[in-house]
Amino acid sequence: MTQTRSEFEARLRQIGAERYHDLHPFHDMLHGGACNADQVRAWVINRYYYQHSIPMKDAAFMSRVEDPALRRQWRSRIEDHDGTDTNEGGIRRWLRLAEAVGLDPDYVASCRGVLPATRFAVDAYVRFVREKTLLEAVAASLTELFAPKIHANRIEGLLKNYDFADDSSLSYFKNRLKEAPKDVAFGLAWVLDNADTAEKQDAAAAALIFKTDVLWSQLDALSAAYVTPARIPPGAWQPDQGLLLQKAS
Ligand SMILES: O=C(O)c1cc(C(=O)O)c2c(n1)C(=O)C(=O)c1cc(C(=O)O)[nH]c1-2
Repeated sequence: MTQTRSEFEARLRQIGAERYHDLHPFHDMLHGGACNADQVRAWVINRYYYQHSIPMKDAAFMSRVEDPALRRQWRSRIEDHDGTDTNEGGIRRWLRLAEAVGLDPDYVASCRGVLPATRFAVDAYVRFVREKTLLEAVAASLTELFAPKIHANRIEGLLKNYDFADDSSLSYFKNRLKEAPKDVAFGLAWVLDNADTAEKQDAAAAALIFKTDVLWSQLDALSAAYVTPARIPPGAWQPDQGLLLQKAS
């Protein structure tokens, strides 16, 4: 049976409450100050792959949209990450974080050393958005409903627990707190408007679950590789690689 708008919204929010990656133990370690420098670096390197793929995901989405009003609404997402003449953009801000934790930003931007499972998960998200319905693609982006809380916790936890954390290195997260609300408000309203049958509601809920899996599996991969007993897969970042110090010498 088709759920009412508010029932369906509650169903989507429940998915976040049960499955969002703020519940992953790696985030407790990271925000609580229990990560060593190499674990923070591994997180920065792997998460960069997500950041660099998000604008490609959004471009893939826009390439399929026929309604100019929807494209106009969506394109600021690409600008938020890639930047504009007046805004350096999220990708540059992320690379500032990389430098602050002692990584060579060129190494991070090369995406060498990204874990295979990170690539598989993130590429699956881009492919999902390219191939599924527009409704499923927008629904998948709704994990961002739950992101402001984790960004605020992260800013607080990193500032408290790590020397590298300051206004400059954490500017990525501060900016997302400003940028994300407009995206999620629009995305949520669009999904609630367009999921007007039980089948579409089920598909949108499944898309959101898929996306929580994309996020969760990245942290599983990170934990398996870099938290004791660490098993770094062949070809992935080794803690003596890609450091700023090496670049200087
Ligand atoms: O730090 C996080 O936990 C987190 C999660 C998510 C998310 O829920 O997908 C995004 C972001 N950050 C983020 O910064 C971001 O720009 C973003 C875009 C999207 C998306 O699916 O379009 N998710 C996220």
